[in-house]
Amino acid sequence: MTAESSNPGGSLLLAWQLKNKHVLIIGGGEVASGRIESVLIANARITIICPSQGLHSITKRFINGSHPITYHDRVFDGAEDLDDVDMVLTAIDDVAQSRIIYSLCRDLKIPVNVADIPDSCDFYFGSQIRDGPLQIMISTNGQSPKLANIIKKKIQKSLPNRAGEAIRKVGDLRSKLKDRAPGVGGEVSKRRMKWMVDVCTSWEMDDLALLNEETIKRLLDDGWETNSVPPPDDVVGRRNRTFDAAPTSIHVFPCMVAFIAGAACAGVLLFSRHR
Ligand SMILES: C[C@@]1(CC(=O)O)C2=NC(=C\c3[nH]c(c(CCC(=O)O)c3CC(=O)O)Cc3[nH]c(c(CC(=O)O)c3CCC(=O)O)/C=C3\N/C(=C\2)[C@@H](CCC(=O)O)[C@]3(C)CC(=O)O)/[C@H]1CCC(=O)O
Ligand SMILES: NC(=O)c1ccc[n+]([C@@H]2O[C@H](COP(=O)([O-])OP(=O)(O)OC[C@H]3O[C@@H](n4cnc5c(N)ncnc54)[C@H](O)[C@@H]3O)[C@@H](O)[C@H]2O)c1
Repeated sequence: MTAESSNPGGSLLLAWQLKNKHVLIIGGGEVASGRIESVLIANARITIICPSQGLHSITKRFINGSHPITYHDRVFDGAEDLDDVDMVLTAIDDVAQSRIIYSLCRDLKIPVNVADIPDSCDFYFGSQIRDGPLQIMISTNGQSPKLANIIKKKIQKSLPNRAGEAIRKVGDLRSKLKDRAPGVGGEVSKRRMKWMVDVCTSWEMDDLALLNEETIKRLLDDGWETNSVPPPDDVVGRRNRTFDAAPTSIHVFPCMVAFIAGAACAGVLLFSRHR
């Protein structure tokens, strides 16, 4: 991409690491319940501040479940609620209060999202697709959240089967490879990266998804150690590979009947022409 072809007016897309960080969610309605789900997936610690009569049923379920959530049955109380907070998400039906929370967060340099006031957001949420470790976010940069949702459904339909599983297995393979050939940077990094690229580009995603502890070891022994990428048949076994993809007799039988019938018709046609 050249400087000329870049597209200004966008936002920075990142995969923000929230593990063990403290996220304050103000409000407990439907929008807040979506925020809680997104933040829990990222393994954050959560505090929710919202009067109990305003809690959505999904928010109640999160609060009553076994999640790392502290709940306060009250309204937001001011700057002291922001002590030791790494991120603030507000989803309340009170614009004046939202603006106050935003400016407190700005003063304290705490990143904040205010659900219905885009110009009071340090970052926006987006429409999300998740399949295990695979996450895809569609953002329209505040222009049309509904179109983001519609585009998400189209992307979902076009994703390869078992992509999440394949990614998880490749993650296992990468970490076993790093144990076997440790070190950061230099020749070992270069060789590791090249071999991983070769594995990912020469194996189908379905084959990668079939890897397990035993076959990962075989792939490293037969592939990494000899600087090659063996075909999936030699590692995960032809029987395993064809198990999912193989057409069943239910599918094969009608095809055979159709083929024989077609051949018989062609034969009859040719025979009658000759006469
Ligand atoms: C993607 C998603 C994620 C999520 O919230 O988790 C999300 N909004 C979703 C749905 C949705 N939100 C709204 C509608 C009604 C239809 C419509 O207005 O289009 C629908 C659709 C529906 O309900 O079906 C109303 C709305 N939204 C915002 C405003 C304020 C404004 O625009 O001024 C208003 C009131 C406008 C008004 O009063 O008229 C603002 C924001 N909403 C964003 C995200 C951020 C920009 C995202 C982007 O650029 O793509 C941003 C800027 C801030 C933020 O919230 O982070 C989620 C879809 C998840 C999914 O289904 O996959
Ligand atoms: N960004 C988006 O995608 C999006 C989509 C729809 C709606 N919205 C907006 O987001 C806001 C929340 O939506 P909702 O459907 O969850 O609303 P809701 O009315 O269901 O929930 C709002 C909650 O905030 C609580 N609340 C109000 N003032 C509070 C305070 N000072 N401290 C703590 N809690 C307080 C209320 O008790 C209530 O539980 C609304 O303003 C709505 O217009 C945004």
